[in-house]
Amino acid sequence: MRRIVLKYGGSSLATIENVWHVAELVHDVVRQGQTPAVVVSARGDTTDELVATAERFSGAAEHTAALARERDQLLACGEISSAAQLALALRSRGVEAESLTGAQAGLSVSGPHGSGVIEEIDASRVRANLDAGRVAVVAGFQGTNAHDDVTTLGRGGSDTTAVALAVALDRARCVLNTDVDGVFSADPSLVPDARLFSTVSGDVLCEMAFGGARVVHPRAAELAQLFGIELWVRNTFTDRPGTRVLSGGSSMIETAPAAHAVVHDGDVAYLSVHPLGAEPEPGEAGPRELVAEALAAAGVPADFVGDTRLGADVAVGLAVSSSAATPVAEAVTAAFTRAGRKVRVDTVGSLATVSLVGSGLLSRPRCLADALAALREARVIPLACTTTQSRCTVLVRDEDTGTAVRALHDAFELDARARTDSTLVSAS
Ligand SMILES: Nc1ncnc2c1ncn2[C@@H]1O[C@H](COP(=O)(O)OP(=O)(O)O)[C@@H](O)[C@H]1O
Ligand SMILES: N[C@@H](CC(=O)OP(=O)(O)O)C(=O)O
Repeated sequence: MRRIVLKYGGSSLATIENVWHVAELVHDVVRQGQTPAVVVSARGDTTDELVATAERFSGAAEHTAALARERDQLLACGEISSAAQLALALRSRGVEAESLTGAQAGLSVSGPHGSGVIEEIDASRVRANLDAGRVAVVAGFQGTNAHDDVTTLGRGGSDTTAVALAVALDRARCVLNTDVDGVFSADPSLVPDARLFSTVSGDVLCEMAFGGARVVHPRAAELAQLFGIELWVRNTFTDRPGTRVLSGGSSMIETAPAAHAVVHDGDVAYLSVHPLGAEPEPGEAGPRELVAEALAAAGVPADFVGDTRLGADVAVGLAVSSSAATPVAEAVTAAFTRAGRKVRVDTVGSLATVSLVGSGLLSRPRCLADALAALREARVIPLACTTTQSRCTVLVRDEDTGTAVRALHDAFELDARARTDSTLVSAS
């Protein structure tokens, strides 16, 4: 029988009553004859509290490797505690269960502390538990690196643990249980009449996740797509079936509607990188390469990486998540210094990105024109914008986020329109 991985996010485990409720749900699955692997996040706001605790000792702007190591040791405790609590609740109900840290569950991770990536999973201990009819409760969001040090996977990373574990358990079915009914055409907390998708294609979900739709972590969406994992997103607190993520894209070539969803990321900073001093000689690294190198070294994805004019020595602008602003600014300065060049990096915070997710957006220039007109009518000033075939992203002031999301959702009729393309995204 195909195995099943159930993931419960922090919102599903916020109170002790919630932990008992999740134990009851897992017990139901066991009663139906399946022994699940269960991946848990830290309860409620625990990770935010642990981040704040770490900052009380080290300060938000300090980024030495040693501090990053200790911070990861601390943050990982949230998930470890959660796993132990759920295992205790299961055992009290008479369900055999063992909680496992990321290391005990065999997750090997590489990359910097705070943004590790899963190299491989030795799932033998998880398997041994499942084979013995014992629920394996795995602490999400963490693994150990080549030095046996705990490394976390980045905020929201428990989704990635769950999908990676599903891959390691011979492509188990993976169910992400959260506090909303599934994947919607926009964040339902901002757009109350957003449409619930009964199915969504994996490539649309990847774009939504990368654009900030918190409901699934971007790397989890990518992994599920890459390995063909059967992925579901559903509500811990209702019996509704949720959203099924379909691997592959649309079978409709030119008739599929262009826009599917509007997503936002409310935690963005814009960095302007100004090279100082002499222009680079031919054969020397210019500012674009040095910025790209710095982003790669910091392991940070960025939007709007671009400059204002043609030439070898231009100011480069880029948008990153607020928490990455200081490390990226430091990495840029270090890359310029190594190249024997001087630089000034200016940071503007309190920004957000709002993205229309769809298909053929670049080849249908009307989409960008309509999006910008909708923002103008809503009196939102776009600070920058960039378009690919699958995502049209606008940088706005943080306080304009809700207005911008609702304006685009309305303009592209994402709530009302009856869709016939059930292979792409379909209304339930
Ligand atoms: N397009 C979307 N569809 C569904 N939920 C979304 C979307 N965009 C943002 N969200 C938000 O994602 C939240 C769930 O993610 P998160 O808080 O990380 O849950 P968990 O604690 O289960 O990991 C929802 O409460 C919802 O507000
Ligand atoms: N607890 C971590 C990891 C995580 O995945 O959480 P959640 O599943 O609640 O989004 C965080 O808050 O980032």
